[in-house]
Amino acid sequence: MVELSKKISSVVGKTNAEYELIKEGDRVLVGFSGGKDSTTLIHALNHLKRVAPFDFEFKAVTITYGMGEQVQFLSQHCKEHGIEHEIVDTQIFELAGEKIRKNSSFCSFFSRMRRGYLYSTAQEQGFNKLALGHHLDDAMESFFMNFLYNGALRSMPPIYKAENGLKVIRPLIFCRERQLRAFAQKNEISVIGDEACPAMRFDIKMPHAREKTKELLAKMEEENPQMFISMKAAFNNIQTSTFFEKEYLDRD
Ligand SMILES: Nc1ncnc2c1ncn2[C@@H]1O[C@H](COP(=O)(O)OP(=O)(O)OP(=O)(O)O)[C@@H](O)[C@H]1O
Repeated sequence: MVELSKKISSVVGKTNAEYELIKEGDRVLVGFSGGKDSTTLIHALNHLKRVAPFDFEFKAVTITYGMGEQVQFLSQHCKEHGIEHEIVDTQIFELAGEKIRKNSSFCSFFSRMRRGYLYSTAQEQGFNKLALGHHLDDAMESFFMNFLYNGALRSMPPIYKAENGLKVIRPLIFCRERQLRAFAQKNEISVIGDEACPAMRFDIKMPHAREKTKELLAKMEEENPQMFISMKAAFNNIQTSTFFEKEYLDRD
């Protein structure tokens, strides 16, 4: 039995209720990379299944890239915890080939391709929701990266509907990354780190935007330990008429 902190289970339970992420009768496919985030996610959902006053089912799925990854131990881990698991083998790595050498946004290429396989697996097998392991630090990093490097005010919602009608949900969106790291450490679960990212196999300079944003946020949080509380509140307090977009201005 793994030990899930009260904090994580309560945050996940509240997020689920507030945003109606998982409801009675849902069939949820969970993207399980074997990293600390999605490992926490499968255990948080397993816990929710035991305590929630509604029934739902979920299955973990791991997409491989065709790089000879050894992920059988993930099936073993799921089996030990009574979680259904499937490995979907793909040739994403080979497909990437030339395309990636010419294109610097190779991380997003892998992520897009992986997302495609997650969507099609969900659709083929009749799942109506896809759960991903993004957390609050991811949402804030994504916000700042878009703000500082891409000229957009956008982040990661707890739930959205993909083009194919599948609902994508993020049950850990209000958990801090350090809580997820602590969960994996405390339970001595061996997790796959960033080195498993196929992009690491290419001899190209890694994009530094995420790394830099992480550092920036860490420095800012040192100065202002309440920062994430304020940022989370700000995401619920969007005053659209105070920006430059004409459509939202109060002019009449
Ligand atoms: N190979 C994979 N197979 C299935 N799902 C995946 C895979 N890689 C990522 N995902 C899903 O997409 C989410 C976001 O992926 P990303 O690579 O940004 O993860 P991460 O922040 O490193 O998280 P993790 O610690 O779970 O790997 C993961 O939390 C997981 O739910």
